[in-house]
Amino acid sequence: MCLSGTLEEKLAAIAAAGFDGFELFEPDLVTSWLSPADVRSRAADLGLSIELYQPFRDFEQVDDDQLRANVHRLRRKLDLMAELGVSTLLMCSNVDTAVDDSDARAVDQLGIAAREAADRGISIAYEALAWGRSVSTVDHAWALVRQVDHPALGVCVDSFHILSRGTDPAVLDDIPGEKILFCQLADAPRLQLDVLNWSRHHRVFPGEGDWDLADFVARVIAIGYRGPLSLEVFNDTFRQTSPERTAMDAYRSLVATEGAAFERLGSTSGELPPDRAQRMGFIELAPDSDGRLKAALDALGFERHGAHRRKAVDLYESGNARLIVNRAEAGPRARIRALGFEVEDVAAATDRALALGCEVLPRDHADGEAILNAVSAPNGAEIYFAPRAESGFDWAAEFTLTNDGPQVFHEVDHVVMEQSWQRIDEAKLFYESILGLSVQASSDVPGPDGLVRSLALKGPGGIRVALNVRPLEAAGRPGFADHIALGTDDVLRLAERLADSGVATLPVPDNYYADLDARFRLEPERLERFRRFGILYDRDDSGEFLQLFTAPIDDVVIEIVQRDRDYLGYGAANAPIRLAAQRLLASGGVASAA
Ligand SMILES: O=C(O)c1ccc(O)c(O)c1
Ligand SMILES: [Mg+2]
Repeated sequence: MCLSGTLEEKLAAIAAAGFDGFELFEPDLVTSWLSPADVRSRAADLGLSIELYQPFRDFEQVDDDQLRANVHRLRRKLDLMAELGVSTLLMCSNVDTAVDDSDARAVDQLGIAAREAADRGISIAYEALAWGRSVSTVDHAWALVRQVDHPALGVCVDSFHILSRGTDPAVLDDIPGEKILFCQLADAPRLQLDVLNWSRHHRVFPGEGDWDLADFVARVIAIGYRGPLSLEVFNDTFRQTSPERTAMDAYRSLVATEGAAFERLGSTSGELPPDRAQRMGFIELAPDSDGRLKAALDALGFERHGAHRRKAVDLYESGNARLIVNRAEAGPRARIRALGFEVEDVAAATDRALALGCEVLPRDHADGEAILNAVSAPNGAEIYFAPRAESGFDWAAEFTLTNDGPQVFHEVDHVVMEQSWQRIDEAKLFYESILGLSVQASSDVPGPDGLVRSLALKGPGGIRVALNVRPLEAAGRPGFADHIALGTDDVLRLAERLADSGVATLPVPDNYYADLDARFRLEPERLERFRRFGILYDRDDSGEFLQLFTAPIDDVVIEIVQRDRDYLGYGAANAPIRLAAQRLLASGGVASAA
């Protein structure tokens, strides 16, 4: 149920992503024209084992009439499982037909089920659904299983049902590993929602939500569980998007989680540890070739620049900020084309990305040039692993710099890229698992076309990447842009330079400055200078923040930021102003009430 498609399509996607096996979800079989024997051979042909059949519902704690019907239903399903060659059945705790809460009745009836299953060489994994009528916790399920004391009956542990109830996963320490017959993993965002709807619509793959699934897996392994780790993710988006893509996302999640769990257990048999990206090595743009970007970069003081010895790309440098302008691959929608992340070890970072299901993109490389590898981010941007500039393998040496001017910027402060709503969970996992970034903040920015969800990620070396999800109705509408934020000590001076050289900046309404004055009581002269140049301002206990945006150059905005003291944010309060201004420019409006 993690995937969209028919049973055949799901199996193909699961196999292509690299999984060993799958849980067969009854509705997928019932709606399929494949016979059980067909499913069995199809799975075998794809190299997949059917690890579990599920769900078997509402068996226990019922009255005698219902029990007779349930035993009949169970026998049929056990026969079916024999045809399929599946040896574990998932039994969910009763959510519907239980007539009382008595453990005695549950133990009695689970014993009947265990003996029926054992007769056919099948085991039952009993799972407490968080919304179960009387059995809703894993410790309760385990207490019943222990009393039944039958080798064909154990528990299924599902991280969702345990963590959604706020239960300390340490409860697992009381269950012997061999009595856990199956382990299902799901992460979820923290929501204030009833558990059933939370579970059926909002699960995500481990690493994409708010829980610590690596800890959960480490615990399950520590108590001796050696069965499959299976992803059971009910999610409205995954159920309607490409199954191949979702399966790859799922595979990455499982490998990353397993690797992190092994790390916690002090074992090196997991995946390579993340090569945490240290610094933004470069940003590559492929603008339309009308020279506007070059004019803006010149005005901004990127006076140190030059061409690549062999390729149609230019490098613009200022301090640690390096921009590459690709003259060969200009496109109509010229967004951020590539980001280069400096890593300790390019080969190790590449191996890890490969293990996590990425493909290394083909790249034009000549002898004697630095080795960089690239993979594709969920929004299509190319993500390069680059050697550190100090490493002696600096790719920038391949450029012939023709100018050596003053250094206005110290670094790339952050980048903001657009991300489709369908892939925002995948994107979070991508940046966390491949580059070692972690979520700093998530917010909703009100804009003229709806709320823009913004997810800010941060790396240990100070790299900041924010992803903006464009509102649905705004799809295909102009007024959105990626942005590149450059850090400087003096926004005002740059504002003057931009104004002198005629580079357009984003218009800012006067109402904004009246509001700033009300909120911050700025010195009138300072406020007036902000207003004159369209500078945005924010302040909190840790410091001050000044921002200035160019008008979009193709689909990229250059932002100039000045952080004073320890201000850590991105001027979130100013983001609606930027959205409104971009919309105004995109619709050809002029920034005046007259
Ligand atoms: O939502 C459900 O009904 C359901 C079914 C089977 C499971 O393993 C589960 O965790 C939930
Ligand atoms: Mg489950």
